[in-house]
Amino acid sequence: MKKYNVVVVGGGSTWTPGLLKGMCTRKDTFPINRLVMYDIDAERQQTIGEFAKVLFNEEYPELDFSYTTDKDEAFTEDVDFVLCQMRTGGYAMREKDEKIPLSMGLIGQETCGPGGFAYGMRSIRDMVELVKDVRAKSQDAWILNYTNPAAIVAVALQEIFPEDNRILNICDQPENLLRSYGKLLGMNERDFDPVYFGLNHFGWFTHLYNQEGKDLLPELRENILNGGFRPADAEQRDQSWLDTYAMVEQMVRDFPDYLPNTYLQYYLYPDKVLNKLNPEFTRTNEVQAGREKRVFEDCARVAEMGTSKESNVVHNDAHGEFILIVAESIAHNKGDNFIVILKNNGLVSNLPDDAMVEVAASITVNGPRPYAVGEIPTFYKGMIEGQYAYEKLTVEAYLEKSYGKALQALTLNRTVVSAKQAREVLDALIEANKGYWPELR
Ligand SMILES: NC(=O)c1ccc[n+]([C@@H]2O[C@H](COP(=O)([O-])OP(=O)(O)OC[C@H]3O[C@@H](n4cnc5c(N)ncnc54)[C@H](O)[C@@H]3O)[C@@H](O)[C@H]2O)c1
Ligand SMILES: O=P(O)(O)OC[C@H]1O[C@H](O[C@H]2[C@H](O)[C@@H](O)[C@@H](O)O[C@@H]2CO)[C@H](O)[C@@H](O)[C@@H]1O
Ligand SMILES: [Mn+2]
Repeated sequence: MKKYNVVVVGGGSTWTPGLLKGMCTRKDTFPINRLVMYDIDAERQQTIGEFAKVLFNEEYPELDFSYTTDKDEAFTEDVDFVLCQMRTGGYAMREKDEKIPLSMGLIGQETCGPGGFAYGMRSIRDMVELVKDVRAKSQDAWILNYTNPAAIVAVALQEIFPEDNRILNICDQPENLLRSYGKLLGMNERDFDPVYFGLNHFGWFTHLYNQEGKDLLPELRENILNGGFRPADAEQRDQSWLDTYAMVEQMVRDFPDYLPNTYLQYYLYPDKVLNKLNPEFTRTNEVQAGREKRVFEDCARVAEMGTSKESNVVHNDAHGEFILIVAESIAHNKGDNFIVILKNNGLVSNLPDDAMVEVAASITVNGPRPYAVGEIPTFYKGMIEGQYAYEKLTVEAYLEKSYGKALQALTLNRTVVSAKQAREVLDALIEANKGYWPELR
């Protein structure tokens, strides 16, 4: 079986240990020849890189592994897959994305509302540079991207590299929802044949067929309405994620047609969610005190002890597993079905062709072959059109360095609405993002 050359961009990510562990688990089905981790933060990456050396020594000794901050070392002509999970500005900037809007009574969240806007304006620059760096050496390498906000990144990359059909933006949240549905129904997530439509972090399941073709969504809806909703991996989730999943019951009660992505809570109930968010201790602070601390402490301990056998660094591995099974489906032309982000082109027939929609697709050696969704009802169409206009204007604001378009984008966002508040939050975010954003005029 062919062995693949893989680069992980954002080697210092909190999700990297889970991804590396997933590579060990899948070495028979997705064998890797050379793995290079690349990051711009040498110190952060070193801790995880040294953990990786111990892990691979024990579980994947044949793997040629290294880590670097030198892009010429990382991106070479023989790379097959670039797995990307970078965070421009790190947690320091994520904290500002959350706290600045919250200080003004607006939703402060990583990928939604003004926080997502700010993060998008930062990510575009680095993601465009990444694609150029990879393509300078290889036209064939697959770029599988997790970098958030994936919705904005996908629109920007489609706009800037329209002919590049080896960039695939993905999100593990639909996969996590499938796992959670599976737990409720006593099924494996792979045994669902899902129908899903929307934008990234802004979509709905319309059907969940089992292997016999029966739609299990009605049963699941009753289950959620009667017993609430929890993530499949509830025992390892922070309270804020449990609260988020619990909101699905409310969404299903109000809008029973379909099963919503958890992120819709920020757009459908901004007032209610706002009341639960603590402007002094946001999700960033929770991650820093939890996942980030645990991962970096545990990786350092593994490197010191020289064994990974006692390590519990990998908690939830949906993130790491999902990107690998997508890569495997491409590598071996398996045609497995996953929910991914791609250009609409009529898939949802009453949405714009150029929208970057999230839908189910068969993933082949030539990339996704999506399944058509058809026409969607007015409520969902209206929601998505507003959000897509926001995404498009965000990318245009970046490319044209336009203050006016940035203001339009934020005004259209359902978590903002007031043009006065949009201007206030935009001005504060411009100040906070100096050096990261283009100068808006
Ligand atoms: N699409 C999804 O569903 C999904 C799921 C989980 C996480 N994510 C995303 O994955 C990324 C990582 O998340 P995290 O919480 O582990 O963040 P993190 O800050 O722990 O890790 C990100 C790493 O990227 C590095 N980095 C920043 N800019 C870079 C650049 N230009 N080139 C290379 N490396 C760079 C940082 O130094 C850091 O080590 C974020 O973008 C996050 O939003 C996406
Ligand atoms: O607040 P964070 O940093 O914990 O998470 C933000 C990300 O949330 C989603 O990712 C899930 C992921 O789907 C799942 O595998 C699991 O491990 O938990 C994550 C949340 O903790 C979302 O899809 C990402 O886009 C976010 O970046
Ligand atoms: Mn996501």
